[in-house]
Amino acid sequence: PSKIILDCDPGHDDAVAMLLAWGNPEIDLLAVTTVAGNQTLEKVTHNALSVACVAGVTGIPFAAGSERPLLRQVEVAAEVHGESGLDGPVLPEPNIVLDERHAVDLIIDTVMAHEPGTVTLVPTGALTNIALAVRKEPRLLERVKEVVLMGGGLHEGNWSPVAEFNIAIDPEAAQIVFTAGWKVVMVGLDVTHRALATDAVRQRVRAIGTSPARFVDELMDFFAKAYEHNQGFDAPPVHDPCAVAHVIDPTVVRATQMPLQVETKGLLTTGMTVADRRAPAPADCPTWAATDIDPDRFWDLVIDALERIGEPK
Ligand SMILES: Nc1ccc([C@@H]2N[C@H](CO)[C@@H](O)[C@H]2O)cc1
Ligand SMILES: [Ca+2]
Repeated sequence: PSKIILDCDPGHDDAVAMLLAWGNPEIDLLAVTTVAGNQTLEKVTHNALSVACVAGVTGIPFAAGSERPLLRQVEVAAEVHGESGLDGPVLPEPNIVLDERHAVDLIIDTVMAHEPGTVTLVPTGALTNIALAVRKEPRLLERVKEVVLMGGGLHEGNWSPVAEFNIAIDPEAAQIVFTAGWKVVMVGLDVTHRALATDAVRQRVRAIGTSPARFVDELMDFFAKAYEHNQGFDAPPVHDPCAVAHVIDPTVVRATQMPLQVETKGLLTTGMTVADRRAPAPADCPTWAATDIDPDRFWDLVIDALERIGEPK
């Protein structure tokens, strides 16, 4: 199995990413860390612990991280995730106690405790914690297997015409992560906008008939209404589990090697992920971007994970 650390900001789709990581047998979820983004750090951390309770996640550490971007002010996405950051279902009171370490230290300690090149970082929020971790412990560069992140886009934006939220709210952190030298796979809006929770998908989820499945359907109910109202989507794109799906099976979410950098100064383009596809990528180019997804096989993975989770406790 692939050993991963999920760094997230739950967030409706972050919640599905956690369920997929926990339920899929190819993934060994080592730790979960949180970062301000969809909502404040306090709210997304509470949400992460609530989702863990719903999913029956046990035996792994959870740690809270950065309460704001490196330089910029906090910007939340309440219009899509609600005031709680996980509007829709009633959230169980968390019974997991947070690790006393900062997320950055939990990430460093976890990577350094495992064989070099065996731990994959899966950020599904702003890259603030990841940037701080690699600055505090540069040895992560040769110890981390790869960074597979949900964020950015080659031809699509959602926080601006050309920028995606996770990158746009902390572009300086993103530029640090993209240019650090380790392998980065950017799973951006080009593929996640095709991972739609259609009525057919939601019917399959409901048919599982467990509490976690009902929880996901209630999340999707709110997310669908918010996405329709805000961005005119017929069905909501469930972004974050696409990054986990790439780790599980890179033929479900396919990536292409290409030089990638992040704009941090543009008046119109700050947060834009800029790919240089003018020539074939050099063989040693460490950055990749997702360019294709098989939505049916993607949803099969999500449904299978929920079926394997069953009814926790
Ligand atoms: N409108 C909107 C804003 C932020 C997000 C969050 N940011 C990423 C998609 O832009 C995902 O990680 C998701 O959690 C989704 C929709
Ligand atoms: Ca997210």
